[in-house]
Amino acid sequence: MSIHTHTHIYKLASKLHVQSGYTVIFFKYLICKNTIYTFIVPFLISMLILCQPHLLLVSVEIFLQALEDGLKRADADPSVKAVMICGENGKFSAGADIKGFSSPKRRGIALGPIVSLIERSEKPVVAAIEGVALGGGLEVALGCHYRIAHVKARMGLPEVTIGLLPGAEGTQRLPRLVGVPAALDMITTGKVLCLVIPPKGVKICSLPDVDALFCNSIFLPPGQPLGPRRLSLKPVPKLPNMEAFLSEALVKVKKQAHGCLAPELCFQAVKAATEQPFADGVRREQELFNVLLTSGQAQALQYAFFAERAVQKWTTPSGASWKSASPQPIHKAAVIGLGTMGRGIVTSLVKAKIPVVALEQDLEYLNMGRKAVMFLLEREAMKMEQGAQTLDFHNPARLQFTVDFDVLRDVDLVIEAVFENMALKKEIFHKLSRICKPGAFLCTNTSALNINEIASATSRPQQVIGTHFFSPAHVMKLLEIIYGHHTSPTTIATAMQLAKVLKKVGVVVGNCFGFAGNRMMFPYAQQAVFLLEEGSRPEAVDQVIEDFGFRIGPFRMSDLAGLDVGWRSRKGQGLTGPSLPPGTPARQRHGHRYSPLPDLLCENGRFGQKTGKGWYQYEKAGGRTAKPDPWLHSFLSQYRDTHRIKTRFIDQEEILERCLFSLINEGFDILAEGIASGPEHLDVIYINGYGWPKHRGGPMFYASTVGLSRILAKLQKYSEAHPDVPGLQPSAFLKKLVAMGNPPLKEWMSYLSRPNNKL
Ligand SMILES: CCC/C=C/C(=O)SCCNC(=O)CCNC(=O)[C@H](O)C(C)(C)COP(=O)([O-])OP(=O)([O-])OC[C@H]1O[C@@H](n2cnc3c(N)ncnc32)[C@H](O)[C@@H]1OP(=O)([O-])[O-]
Repeated sequence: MSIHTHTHIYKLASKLHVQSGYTVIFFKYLICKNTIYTFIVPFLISMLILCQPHLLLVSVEIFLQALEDGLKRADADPSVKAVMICGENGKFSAGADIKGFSSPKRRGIALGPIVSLIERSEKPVVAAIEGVALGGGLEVALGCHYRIAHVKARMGLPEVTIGLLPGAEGTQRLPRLVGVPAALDMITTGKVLCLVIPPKGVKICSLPDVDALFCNSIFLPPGQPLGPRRLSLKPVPKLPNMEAFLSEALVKVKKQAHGCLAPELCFQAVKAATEQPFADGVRREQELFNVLLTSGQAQALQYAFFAERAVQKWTTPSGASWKSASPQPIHKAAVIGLGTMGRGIVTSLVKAKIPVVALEQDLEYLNMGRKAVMFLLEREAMKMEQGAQTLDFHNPARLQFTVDFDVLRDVDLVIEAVFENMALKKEIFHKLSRICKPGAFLCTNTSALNINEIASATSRPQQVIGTHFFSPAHVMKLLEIIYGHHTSPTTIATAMQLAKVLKKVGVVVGNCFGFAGNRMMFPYAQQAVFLLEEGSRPEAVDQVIEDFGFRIGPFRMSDLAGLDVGWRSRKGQGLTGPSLPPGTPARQRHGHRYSPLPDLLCENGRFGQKTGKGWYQYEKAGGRTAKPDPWLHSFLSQYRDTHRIKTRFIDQEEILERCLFSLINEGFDILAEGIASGPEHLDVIYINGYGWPKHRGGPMFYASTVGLSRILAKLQKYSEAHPDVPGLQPSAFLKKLVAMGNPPLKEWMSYLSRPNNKL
C-alpha cells in the first residue's frame, strides 16, 4: 500500500473526479442500468465535490502497513465521513506478490487481521473495484461494508491455482456473502468472474446484486449501523441438504484435482465456515493455509505461473529476441488441410475473430471438412454469450471454404496442416511461395519434420516457421513454435503474437526431430513398451503414471491418439514395414533395443479407440471406456516366449523412474543443444501440451525437486541394466550439473558454455 498523505489523497480524489474518475466509471455502469441513471450521477458529482475533504481514498496496491495506518487515521479523524478503497492505474488489486510466498520473511500472513480491521471500522468503508480484484485484493473488498464495481471488473480468488487458499479470511467471508455453492465454486476452481454482465449459458455465481450495493452505498443514511454490513457477523446461508451437498461437492473436487492438494483444502476451509463460528473458521483456514504453503505443490504451481510468463520473453541462440522483434498484424489467415488438426486450427482462428480461408485438395474433402468445422463452431458458439452472432462464422468474409489456391493471394499468414509427409509439404510450400503476397508468413503444423527442409522449397525461408498445434487444436493451450536456420525474428514474433491472440501459450524452440515436446516423449513411450516386454501390463504402467498426476497414461494416450500415427511415422523412418532390410533382428534397430510390439498391434488391426481395440479393448469402434484385454495379455505372454524374454515383477518405482527420468534426461540434452533456451520452456510445454501435472511444476522442475544426483544415480543404474537403450544413458549436461554441486534450476543454463542449435 502506498502511504498517502492527506494532501496526496485529496489530490487523488480530485484527479479521479476531473480525469476518468468514478463519475465516469459509474456512468459506464449506469448505461446498462439506466433506471437509476438520472438520479445518481448528479448525486455522485455533488458527493465528490462537496465531500472531497471527507473522502479518504486508500490504494490497496502496495503496503499493508499503509492500509492499516490509513484506516486508523480515518477512524480517528472526525472530519472523515467515509473511506473508499480503490486501486491505482485502473486496477483494484491482483492480490499479493506471488514471489513473496517463497520468501521466508513472508511466512506470517498479515492481511487477515487488516481485513478484519477494515470490517470493524466505525465509518463506512467502500471498495471501488475497477479492473481486477483477485486473491488478497478481493479479500480486502470482502472486508469492506460495500463493494461497487465497474462494468468491466473481474473478480476471483485464484489462490487455488497457485497451490494455496484464500488465507485472509476469504474462505469464511465469501460463503457468508454469496452462499456455499457459489463460494465453493469460486474458491476451489479459482475462476475469475465478470460480475456485471455474466455471459449467458455460463454458470457463474452471483455475488450480491451490484445494483443494490451501489444504491446502498450512495444513499447510506448518516448514522445507519454498520453491523449488518459486516460479513463476519452474518451466518452462512443454510441449504436444506447441506451435508449431502458437501459430500457430493467433495467427490467432484477430488475427481478434478488429480492429486493436487489445494482444491481439497479449499473445500475443507469452506466446509469449516458451514460448521464453526467465524473465529474458529479463520483458525482452521490458517492451519490449512500453512499446510499448503509448506506442501511443495504451492512452490511448483507458483513456479509454473512465472514460467508461463517467462517463455513470452523468447530468445534464440543467434541473439534474436522478443525485445527487438515486432510482430506483424494478421488481418486474414488461411489453413490448408481440414483433417483433425486443420479443423481445430480453423476453429481457433474463427474464435479469435481472424478471418480465415480454409482450403482442401478437392470438393469431397472440402465438404467433409466444412461440416466438421461448422459442427465444432456451433458447439463453441453454444458455450458463448451471443456466440453465433459474435463469431459470425456463416459470413464468408469471416470464414471461406475453397479448393482454389489463388484465393490465398491476399492472406497475411498460412498454416499448412496436411499429413506428415515431407514431399507433400514441400510441394505445398513451393506453391505458396509463388502465390502468396511477398509479406505473407508460411507456417507448417508438424510434430517432427525438419523446418529447414520445408523452408528450402520456398523463395522466402525467412518467413517460414513451424507451428506445432496439439490436438484438439481449438482446446489445447500449447503452441510449439519452431524456428529454422533462416526464420526471421519478425516471423517468430508474429507466431508468438498469433499464439497470444488464439489464447494459447507459445513456446519458441529450435529445430530437431520431434522438436522439444515429442523428442522428450519418445524415450518415455519407449520405456513404457519395454516395461511391457519385461513383464508389466498396460494398465499397471498407466496406473502409475496417472497416480503421479498425468491425466492419462501412455497406453491410454496411445489408444486415444491412434497407434497407426506412430506406425506410419516408423514406416517412413524405415524402422518397420516393407523398407526394413531383410534379416534385421526383430528387437534391434541400428544396434539399439527396439520393441516391435506397437507395430504388431497395428498389423493386427488394433489402432486404438478408433478400431475398438488397441492396448485395451473398447465397447465398440470409437468407444472411450478402456477395459483390460485378455487377448492382449495372452499376446504379450506369447511374445515374451517367442523372444525368450525372462519376465519379472516390476514395481511402481521402477515404472515411474524409467518413464519419467528418461524423458527428463532427454530434456537435459535439449537444453545442452540450445533447442530450448531454458528449463521453464520444457516445463511449460509439458504442462500445457502433454498433461504433466501442474502441481509438480513440469519435468525439469520435478527433476530439481527429486535432486539431480538421485536422477543421475538412477539413470546410471538403469542404463547398466539396459546398455542397449541410449535414452537411459545419462546426459552429459546432467552429469555436469551434478558435478557442479546440483545448482538451483534458475542457474542451470549458466553452466552451458555456449548454447548451440545443432541444425
Ligand atoms: C493470505 C493470502 C494473501 C493473499 C494471497 C494472494 O493474493 S495470492 C495472489 C492471487 N492473485 C493471483 O493469482 C493473480 C495472478 N495474476 C494474474 O492472474 C494476471 O497476472 C493478471 C490478471 C493480474 C494480469 O494479467 P495480464 O495478462 O495483464 O499480465 P501478466 O499475467 O503477464 O502479468 C504482468 C506481470 O505481472 C506479474 N504478476 C501478475 N500478478 C502477479 C502477482 N500476484 N504477484 C507477482 N507478480 C505478478 C507477472 O509475473 C508479469 O510479470 P513480468 O513477466 O512482466 O515480469
